Amino acid sequence: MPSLTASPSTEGSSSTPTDSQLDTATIIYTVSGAIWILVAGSYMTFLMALMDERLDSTEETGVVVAPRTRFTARILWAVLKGLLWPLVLLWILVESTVMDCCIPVCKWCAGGCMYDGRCSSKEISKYAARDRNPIQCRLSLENRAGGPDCCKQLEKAQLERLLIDVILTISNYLSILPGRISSAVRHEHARHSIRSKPKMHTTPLTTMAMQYQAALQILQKTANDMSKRRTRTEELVPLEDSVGRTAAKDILSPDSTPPFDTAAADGFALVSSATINASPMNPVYFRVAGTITAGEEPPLMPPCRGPDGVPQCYEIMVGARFPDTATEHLIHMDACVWATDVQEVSVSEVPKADPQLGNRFIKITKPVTYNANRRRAGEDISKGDRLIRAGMKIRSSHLLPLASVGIKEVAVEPLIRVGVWSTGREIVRSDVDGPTATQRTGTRYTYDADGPYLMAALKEFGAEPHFLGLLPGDDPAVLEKALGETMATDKFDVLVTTGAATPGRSGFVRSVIEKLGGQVHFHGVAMRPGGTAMFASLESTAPNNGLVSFFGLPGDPCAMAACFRFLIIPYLQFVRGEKADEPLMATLELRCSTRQESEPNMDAGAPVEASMGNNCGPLCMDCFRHGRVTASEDGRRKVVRMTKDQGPGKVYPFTEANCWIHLPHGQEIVQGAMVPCLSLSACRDEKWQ
Ligand SMILES: Nc1nc2c(c(=O)[nH]1)N[C@H]1C(S)=C(S)[C@@H](COP(=O)(O)OP(=O)(O)OC[C@H]3O[C@@H](n4cnc5c(N)ncnc54)[C@H](O)[C@@H]3O)O[C@H]1N2
Ligand code: MOO
Repeated sequence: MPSLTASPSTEGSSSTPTDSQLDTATIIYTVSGAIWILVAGSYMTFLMALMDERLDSTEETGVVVAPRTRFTARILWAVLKGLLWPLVLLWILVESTVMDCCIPVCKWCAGGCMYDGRCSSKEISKYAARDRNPIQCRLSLENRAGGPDCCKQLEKAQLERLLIDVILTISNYLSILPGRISSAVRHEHARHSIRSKPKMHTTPLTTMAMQYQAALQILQKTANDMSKRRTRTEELVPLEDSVGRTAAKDILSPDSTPPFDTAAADGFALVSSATINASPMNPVYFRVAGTITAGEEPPLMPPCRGPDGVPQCYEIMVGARFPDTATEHLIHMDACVWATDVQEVSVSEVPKADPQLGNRFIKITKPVTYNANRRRAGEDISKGDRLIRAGMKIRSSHLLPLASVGIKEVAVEPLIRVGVWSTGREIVRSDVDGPTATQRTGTRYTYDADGPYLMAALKEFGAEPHFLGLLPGDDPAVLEKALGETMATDKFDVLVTTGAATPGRSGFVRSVIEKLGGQVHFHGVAMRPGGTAMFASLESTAPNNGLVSFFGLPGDPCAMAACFRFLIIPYLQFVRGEKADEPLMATLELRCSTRQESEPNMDAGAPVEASMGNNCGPLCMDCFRHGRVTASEDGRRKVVRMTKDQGPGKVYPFTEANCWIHLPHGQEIVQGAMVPCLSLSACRDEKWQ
């Protein structure tokens, strides 16, 4: 790169560069600088992309890499990558600082100018020493009255400097483009290679974990394939059972509501125009011709005035039908005046009233508005209005409009049927095992927490869960038999096991899937907890030959719950065509919540990661932490704290947590960071309590 500093000059005006010299120098400098940055930047980003490619390709193709080597390579690469750009930026900064300091005094002024605010004498002498040009800088120090010409030169120099900065910034950006493009191509390539990847029939001891986002992409693609192959059609369910289900088609109103004009208040139905001039000094009196209650067949409107000339009205109750207007009447009762806004009076007060014609009267002392307290037929819902859109999730509040127009059944999408097994020789469940539960295991038992959780959480989400039992004995043959039989029934869209997910001898789930001809899409995700999760597809052996998705989750309850929330739920949402949940952004407070508060050494800045025995942490994987969202002290913000004990096997924190915190990989856990929080159960109506 050309030097940004001034060339040495000698005393006198001859040493000041001319305008044309300046322009040429600037152009040469700018163009060569831009080319330099383009070439060097492209090369650097190309190298970065190449390295990423190498690291990712091992991941995507399932190449066996020792975890320690993989970890070290990732860390070294991350450090190197992190250092490169800051170093370049530092260098540019140093260069430009030098230029800022010296151009005004050395390059064009050649003797100093008014511009002396920027450089202290110390800086100038420092620079002078560095540039081996002491005479010039000393001169500039001594002669600070360069005059207007000198300052013009300076302004010009600064403009040129601005131009150079703009061009260099653009070329810098352009230099990153090839890297970006290469990375996009790489991702596309990765997606295709997933598709064409041959089935694996061996179980490597350790495979490189797939990044969480890449795992999500695979889930989405598989969900799309699965949706296309689904043959089940909509079901009709009773209205009350439709809550939580997805509407299979638009629901149009078969009727109007209200079906006829009704009163919105208890009061008196009357012709409002008769009250236009009503006032305390000029009250209007009405004879009450009768009473209409809700559900009653409405009478025809009586003549506007009785034979004695007194206007007539009806007492009417809320929800009752307005009197029908006989065809011969040009006017009709259009308003209902509140009972509390009128005064009942005796016949003696009403001028010319004939008591024989009825002796109940009201007095109105202010005009009644046209249509007051009158609900017009169909003003709420008209026949044919769309009440629910196809694909909408039906909620209890939707039942108000649906039931109001007489809908009793709703066509909904079939539920996703999920079969769940809990594996593990130590796992017991008295409701499944019966009293013999502990006979099998003696005192070395663990209650099944995963099975009940998955059943409840799946139901809460709106799937159709089936507990298929415990698979005791840690025996691959037992799982193989159970899976084989299930695949022949066409009863499930998704199957889940908990436990035995670890790659290796004790984690036999994967080998069983492969033995049955299943395709393992990923085994190992760069997420924590839940890093051992597996996702596969199995072809059903039932006549319709559908696809069944399979999740092998870790047995540790917290890890299993994270996998459910961040792998299974997104997958089910993809199948149902639903959007991912919107996270709540909250300010992270590093002091752990509740139990933790009493521990003084876990205050702000506590090494939350270290407490988990995590050798990598959020820098290389997506971390999911249970936590508690609350309002800040001033009530203006949401703050979130992690719950104590983030170990994958710990369950007590779930008594206190009300959310999952998602720390995407690469994000440091720092006090005050804004972090996305998601509900624990994926039930969108859940409140942050
Ligand atoms: N050599 C390796 N060991 C482990 C790895 C690894 O990568 N290499 N990963 C660790 C991680 S991370 C996890 S998480 C666990 C996952 O283990 P498994 O999925 O194989 O699960 P199990 O050994 O069957 O169980 C682990 C733990 O969870 C308890 N458990 C199991 N099922 C239930 C249940 N239904 N309800 C309650 N608790 C359950 C079980 O008793 C164990 O204590 O592997 C690490 N090891
Ligand atoms: O799969 Mo493990 O969850 O990371 O403890």
